[in-house]
Amino acid sequence: MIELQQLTKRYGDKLAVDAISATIRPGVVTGFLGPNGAGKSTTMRMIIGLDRLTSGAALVNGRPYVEAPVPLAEIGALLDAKAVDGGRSARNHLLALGATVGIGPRRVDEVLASVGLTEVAHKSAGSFSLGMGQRLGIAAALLADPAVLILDEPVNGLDLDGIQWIRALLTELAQQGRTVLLSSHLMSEMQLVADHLLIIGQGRILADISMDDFIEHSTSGGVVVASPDAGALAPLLAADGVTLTSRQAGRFEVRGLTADTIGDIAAGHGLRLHELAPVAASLESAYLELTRDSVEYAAA
Ligand SMILES: Nc1ncnc2c1ncn2[C@@H]1O[C@H](COP(=O)(O)OP(=O)(O)OP(=O)(O)O)[C@@H](O)[C@H]1O
Repeated sequence: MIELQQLTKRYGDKLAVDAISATIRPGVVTGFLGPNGAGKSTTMRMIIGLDRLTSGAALVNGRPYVEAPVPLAEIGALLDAKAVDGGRSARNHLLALGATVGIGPRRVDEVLASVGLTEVAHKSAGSFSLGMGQRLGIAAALLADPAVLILDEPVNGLDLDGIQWIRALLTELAQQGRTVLLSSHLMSEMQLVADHLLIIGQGRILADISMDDFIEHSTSGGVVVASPDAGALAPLLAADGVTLTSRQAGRFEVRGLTADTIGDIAAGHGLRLHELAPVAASLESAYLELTRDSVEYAAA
């Protein structure tokens, strides 16, 4: 379990993380989302003691990570996959890491196999592709069998096979009762793997909610309407809080009204409907709706 208590980080004038409090629970995958510069990496770095916190606390299994007797066994972290000594082979990199906590070749080879790097175990890590580097970073995170995993953009650079592999791995790690905190900007991927969401914007928590509740309560889903009488129907639907968008003549998407209401209005005026289809909200649409006002860096 990870507990953030009024966790704060200031860089000069910039309040990067602004008194965040949250509990990241075991047994589920928690997705950590937020626009660029929201403070995700800074929060993760503070949890694992790479950044000094300005105030508040970040507790891992009840105490600050830096006080853990065997840090590697407390949290497995993948923050920057390039942070390996490129001159060493993948196996030697893991052996050196394991040696600090009494882990030997057997466990190293086991972990190399589990991430699919056995065949290249003796190649220098510096020659690895982005995806292979990610796999090695994940191997390092898993090495000491930690109960807490923190992974910053773990699918970065992975091919489809790698993405599917990591999806299954994260689900399995959570099912084993571990705490899994995962950041990614890939919403479709996050929707498939995360059970819970912690969303931040400009250093503050915007939502701490289960994936199902977040999508279910989002009003970002719409209703697609196709009608030969669209010109007459559209003005009848106009009201406060209702938006209509149309990219094609005779077809538009309505937000803010249910399909039932639209159908009733059309029927009440004798207008024909050729299609009336609710479109479920996705994590992407719900997320965009929530973070619209807290995007710091937006293209003009
Ligand atoms: N070492 C630093 N010195 C000064 N400012 C920093 C430093 N590291 C981060 N920041 C600032 O703190 C804020 C939060 O940055 P952070 O990298 O944590 O965001 P993020 O949510 O991880 O973003 P991204 O999705 O782009 O990786 C940003 O405004 C960033 O510019």
